[in-house]
Amino acid sequence: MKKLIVKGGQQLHGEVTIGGAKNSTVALIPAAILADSKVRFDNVPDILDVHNLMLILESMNVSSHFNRGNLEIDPTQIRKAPLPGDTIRSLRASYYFMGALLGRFGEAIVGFPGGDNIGPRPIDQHIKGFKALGAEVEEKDNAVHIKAGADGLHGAEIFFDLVSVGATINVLLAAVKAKGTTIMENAAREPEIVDLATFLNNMGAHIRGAGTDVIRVEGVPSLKMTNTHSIIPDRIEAGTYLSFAAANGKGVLVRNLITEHLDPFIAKLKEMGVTLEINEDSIYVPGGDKLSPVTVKTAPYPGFATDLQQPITPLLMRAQGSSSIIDTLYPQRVKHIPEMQRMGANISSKDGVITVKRSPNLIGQTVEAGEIRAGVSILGLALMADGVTTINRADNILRGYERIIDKFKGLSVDLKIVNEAESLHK
Ligand SMILES: CC(=O)N[C@H]1[C@@H](OP(=O)(O)OP(=O)(O)OC[C@H]2O[C@@H](n3ccc(=O)[nH]c3=O)[C@H](O)[C@@H]2O)O[C@H](CO)[C@@H](O)[C@@H]1O
Ligand SMILES: C=C(OP(=O)(O)O)C(=O)O
Repeated sequence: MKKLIVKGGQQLHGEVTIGGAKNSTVALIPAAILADSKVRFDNVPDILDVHNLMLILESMNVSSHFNRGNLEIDPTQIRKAPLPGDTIRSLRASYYFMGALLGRFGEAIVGFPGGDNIGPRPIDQHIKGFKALGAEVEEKDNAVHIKAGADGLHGAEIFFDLVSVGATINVLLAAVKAKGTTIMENAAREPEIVDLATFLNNMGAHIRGAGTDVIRVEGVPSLKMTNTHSIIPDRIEAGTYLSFAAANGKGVLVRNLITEHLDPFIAKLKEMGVTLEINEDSIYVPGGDKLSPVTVKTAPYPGFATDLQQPITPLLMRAQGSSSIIDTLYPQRVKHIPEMQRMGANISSKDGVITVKRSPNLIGQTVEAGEIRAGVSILGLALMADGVTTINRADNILRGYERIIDKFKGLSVDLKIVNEAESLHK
């Protein structure tokens, strides 16, 4: 486990370039095993989740090479093999191997996934989808065992009981090579789902409606890649830097983003009074605005992303008054609150509502990154505090934020990552 050492009183100034989207990448890598050819991606973020997914591929004799944002995967020699339990538990998206293996072999045994500890994260909708496609599903020995019938998977109509990114992607992965037509209703509409469908369609899949709540898939027998898939920018990483720039910046340019993907977040910043100079694929934040409090309510895309409810917190602490956050997706996503309280922040949570007030007297402490977004929002706060903050369990941040030392250096901020043996990392 690594620690992040953050010196307080550092304002952000400079430029940062956003990397590829974690939540696209972690679906695209499992999806690669559906191909009957090598697969290439660029704009791949250098995050822990990617390295762990590569380990899972290796366990199935799928070789992969990652170099400076380019990832090549060769699934042509894949064999069925038990997946490494510890690695499966190190991230959420390992559950995409359920859909991908089912699509490839007609069967999958995948341990229960890990990922951010943000409250209950059931997978009943994934299982409902697999069953609708004709698979038998059994949960035993801490794993989900899924097996198609003798004639393979067949298309089906599935109405999801709730909007789930994971279930939409997992069922899509299973359906893409199933016989016949699958129609998913009440599907999630996140840009990462569109990115995955674009990748699969470019390999010969027949998916229509990704980005709407009805996705229609005509199964195809084979998928082959002829070009390189470029992964969309990470809207959550972008929103995080925008929030920190507005809270504690004096001129920050955030490059390589798709502003449309950030619409609900940008709307909230504008409502607070943040000045933003929005260009085609970058946003400049001058900083130093007088800010009003707001109410944030998370919702599936195109609503305000739950993954940005914590990163916006340092900004809310700069507003003149009391803001509220209601996380409708993960009401228990509050791991940052006790840590921030210990730093002197005016934040509390009661009956599903997080209250964030102006917090001018922040002090560096030893705190813990309980999960990725909790951790990064504490990092944002630590930069605004007096003294040094040590963030333990910083690996949780590195699951989804790439090259943070370099990226913050480009913003005139000095961070250090120290491992348990106290040696410097990067
Ligand atoms: C790897 C990845 O892309 N992770 C994202 C994905 O997680 P993940 O795919 O796990 O999140 P879902 O969209 O599935 O979850 C949305 C809501 O549905 C519930 N639910 C989900 C599935 C199910 O079978 N049953 C059920 O009840 C969940 O508990 C949650 O309340 O979307 C979340 C919501 O935008 C984000 O916070 C995560 O960053
Ligand atoms: C919840 C998140 O990730 P995961 O689903 O991978 O745990 C996140 O990225 O904020």
